[in-house]
Amino acid sequence: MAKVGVLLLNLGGPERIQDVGPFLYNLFSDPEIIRLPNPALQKPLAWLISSLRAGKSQEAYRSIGGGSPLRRITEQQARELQSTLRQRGIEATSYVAMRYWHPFTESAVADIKADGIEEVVVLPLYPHFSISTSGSSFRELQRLRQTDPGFAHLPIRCIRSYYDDPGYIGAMAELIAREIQACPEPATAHVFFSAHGVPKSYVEEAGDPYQQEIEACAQLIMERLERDLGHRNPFTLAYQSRVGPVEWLKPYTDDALHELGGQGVKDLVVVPISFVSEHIETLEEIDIEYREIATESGITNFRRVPALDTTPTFISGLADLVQHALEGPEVNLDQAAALSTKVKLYPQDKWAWGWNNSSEVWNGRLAMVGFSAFLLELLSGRGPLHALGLL
Ligand SMILES: C=CC1=C(C)c2cc3[nH]c(cc4nc(cc5[nH]c(cc1n2)c(C)c5CCC(=O)O)C(CCC(=O)O)=C4C)c(C)c3C=C
Ligand SMILES: [Fe+2]
Ligand SMILES: [Fe+2]
Repeated sequence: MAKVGVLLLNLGGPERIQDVGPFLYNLFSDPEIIRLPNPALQKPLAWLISSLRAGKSQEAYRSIGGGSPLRRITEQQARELQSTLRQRGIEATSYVAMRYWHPFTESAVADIKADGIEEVVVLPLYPHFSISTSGSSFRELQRLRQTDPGFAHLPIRCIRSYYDDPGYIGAMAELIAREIQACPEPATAHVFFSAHGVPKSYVEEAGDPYQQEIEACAQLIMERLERDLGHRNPFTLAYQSRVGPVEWLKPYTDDALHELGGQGVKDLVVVPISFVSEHIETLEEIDIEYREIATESGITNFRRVPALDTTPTFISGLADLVQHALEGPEVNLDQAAALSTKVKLYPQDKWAWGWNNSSEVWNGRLAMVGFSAFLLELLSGRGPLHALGLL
């Protein structure tokens, strides 16, 4: 049997406070995170946004102990998946490839080559596909395959997403059911799915299937819970972690919490749906920020469902996915990253008057030119704003 490498993809997180700035710079340097018409602006903008955000972000990481637990948890998941596969007679070794912090994707690929791995299964630790998460990691792997013949020749089987996989749905339902049953009146407890958001344009203009996969996943979990518990609980789906001035998927988690509190909901079972590990968005944003908003809104029983981490049913579901991938055909990175309905945004085909896509693109371009001139003036200390005494 060939030596199998299972490559687990995740985002990565700063382990120490001093890592926060460089981690944010890496994140905002990614064109899949900030989609710009002009690639030359990516790095200056990444520098500016990461510098502006670092303080707020550091404060959040301080409140959860000074760093992200994501690497530790992901490495535990990798070890447990490897031992489950070996118990099933599959000689697999697992590797962790983070997108924006250590261990970086390059170093996982170097380990795969050094260990003489003969075929690779790529498994994102994102159950739902998004251009900004799995899509970005697939692209990074594609770049490495194009530049490294030693990696390019390995057969590869990519798992695109598994939001509807019975193993994953079952593991989620199991953890949610525990919290529902701990409520004083389990049948009426309100299930609140909070998914990481993405800008609305990802879905509506770039064809990101993320929202559709999140919605389908929430429905499947609710159906599974109904079967397991014998009652159908009310539920809400909302989107958290918005960054920047553009519109993101709605409803926003904070607005939805205010609304439910206003409707008199008292028992809320909060499910971090797009994450499979505890990290800053669960430990700080949900446990601290959203809990406070919920309490102020009159929700007296705020119960957060833990992230899957190394829950045995989740790990065995991941092992099933790897096993099925090995039994199936090769799935390359292009196939895994493909979008079914890609809408062309840049460049616009022809100019049109009015408040439309075309005008928005030109507004964006002019704003970027103005912004770059401002940045240049800030850095050089010379320019029209200085001449007018405004800087
Ligand atoms: C499904 C998961 C995630 C999606 C979708 C996603 C999109 C997305 N994220 C940002 C901006 C930030 N993300 C940050 C951290 C972070 N995000 C995810 C997951 C998804 N992101 C994870 C697992 C983490 C790491 C958390 C950790 O423990 O360190 C951050 C840094 C934290 C902060 O300052 O809030 C930013 C910024 C964008 C812009 C985006 C979609 C375009
Ligand atoms: Fe994020
Ligand atoms: Fe956040």
